[in-house]
Amino acid sequence: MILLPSLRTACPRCHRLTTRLSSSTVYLRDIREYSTGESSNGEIASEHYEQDFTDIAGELKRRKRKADSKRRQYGNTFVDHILVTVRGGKGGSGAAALTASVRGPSAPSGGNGGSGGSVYLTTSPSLSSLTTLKKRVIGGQGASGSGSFKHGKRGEDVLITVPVGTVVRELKREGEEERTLREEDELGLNKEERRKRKWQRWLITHPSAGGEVSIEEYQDAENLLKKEGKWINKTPTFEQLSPIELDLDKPLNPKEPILLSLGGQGGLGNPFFNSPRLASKGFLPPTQTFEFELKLLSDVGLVGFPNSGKSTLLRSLTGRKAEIAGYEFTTLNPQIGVVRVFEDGNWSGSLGLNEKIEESWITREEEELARLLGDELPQPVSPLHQANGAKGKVERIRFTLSDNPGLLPLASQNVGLGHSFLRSIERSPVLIYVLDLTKPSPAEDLEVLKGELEAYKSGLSGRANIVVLNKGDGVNEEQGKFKVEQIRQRLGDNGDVVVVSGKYGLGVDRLVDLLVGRVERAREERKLEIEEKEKMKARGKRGGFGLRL
Ligand SMILES: Nc1nc2c(ncn2[C@@H]2O[C@H](COP(=O)(O)OP(=O)(O)OP(=O)(O)O)[C@@H](O)[C@H]2O)c(=O)[nH]1
Ligand SMILES: [Mg+2]
Repeated sequence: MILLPSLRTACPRCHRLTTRLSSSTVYLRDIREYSTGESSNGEIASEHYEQDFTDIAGELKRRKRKADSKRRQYGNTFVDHILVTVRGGKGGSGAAALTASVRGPSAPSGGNGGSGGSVYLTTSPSLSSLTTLKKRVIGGQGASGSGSFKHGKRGEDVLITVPVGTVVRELKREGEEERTLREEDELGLNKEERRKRKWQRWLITHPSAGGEVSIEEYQDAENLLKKEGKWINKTPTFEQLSPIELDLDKPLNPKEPILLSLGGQGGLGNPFFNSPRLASKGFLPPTQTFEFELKLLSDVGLVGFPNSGKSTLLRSLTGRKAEIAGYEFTTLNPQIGVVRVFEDGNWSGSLGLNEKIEESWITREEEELARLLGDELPQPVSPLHQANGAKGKVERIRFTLSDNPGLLPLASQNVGLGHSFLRSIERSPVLIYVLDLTKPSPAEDLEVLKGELEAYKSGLSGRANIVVLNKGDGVNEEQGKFKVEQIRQRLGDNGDVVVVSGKYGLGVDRLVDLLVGRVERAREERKLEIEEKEKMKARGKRGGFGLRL
């Protein structure tokens, strides 16, 4: 079965053999056409295939190798949980410079250090993984001040971009001061030594300044810094300043990112201390450890075994170019597409006549081959958004649909892409099972999927009450009816069964109708839930409830 699309790929003309869909299976018809060498337009001679067949076999092997290596290479790239160390940039030091004067003694002229860059957080709708996140994010360091009152440049701000649906928790915060104090405790230093070390940490002396800086001078400088609020003794701990906890369940305004770590203040030049030889160092902000956890958000989540056609369905429904191929775990990252439904019943992903969803690598190979053979390029599948001339229509509802990596038995125990997958579907209020109708027993597959969802989180399987039987074009009527009946019996009144062919866009109209109903209901329930919570909060504030009890 898998061979066939590849054979068609190898000959760019062959794929046009399958133009119309009848009730019999497409695969069977293709195979017949292939084996007899007949075609609807009679253009292709059987010789042509035979000639190329050995190459095709080689080609298939090559592709399998490529696919395997892709899986090995990218198998773990979907990141939905990561610990990141964040620190604002260190402030630049102030300068202890002197300007020679003809009339009197040299005057202090050191510029201030630039402040360090801060680390901000924002969301991006185009991201669906935390893969791009670095484990260590440090704001740019401020430049030091220099002579002739030249102030140092400010350090660059750094922006961390995460997908919508990311939960951020601050786990640890430690400032340099705490670290040194701890070290000093361990070293058992006396008071005098500690005082000296403290000043050395905070202040710098002009290299040419003769003699030791006196204790009084240091003390005056410390007092001055304290007076200006520039002496930060300790980093506020979790107790003093509660840890950052964010649930980015809505996109953030790109112009208003969230501050995670403020850059350090720049040091002050010697004019501030009115001293020829003392300036202050820039502040080193505390180091924070954040946990980032991604829980993707979409109205509808597709749940199914690998290869059941989830990505094809996503493309068919939303037009999003998800990767599709005839092997398992093609999709390694969850992907989100948008379905726009219009007042006239049409929706944005509707396929045009005679259109079908191509496997992405096949499309690519076809183009490559056609180019090599000097042929006309095959017509690309027209952008689905335009297929039905969505322009000028009144939109009724818009919802998001997420395609997820395939679920395997034991996923709830983190096998396959296990928890990554389950974490991302957890938040979709509507879940649909996608089953492959060409498989021997879709009804049993459904039970396994349900079991896995339930094992991961009790009650989750109940959220999925639409069963999509995909690849309806791949079975004959008798088999199809039998399998559908089996599923209907198991499901009883607890859901709807829809037979579709994602690839050919058949039956998806009914699916969209059902989804619209479910999404509207889920949104209504959510609204009521929020209203109820608000009411409870208001009651709590007035004290009515609590006091009477
Ligand atoms: N005949 C037929 N083939 C289909 C249909 N839908 C998908 N396919 C084929 O099934 C294979 C798998 O499709 P995908 O959409 O990549 O499946 P998936 O569930 O996303 O797979 P994973 O990403 O591995 O979990 C591809 O070869 C598709 O062309 C369909 O309706 N009919
Ligand atoms: Mg997929």
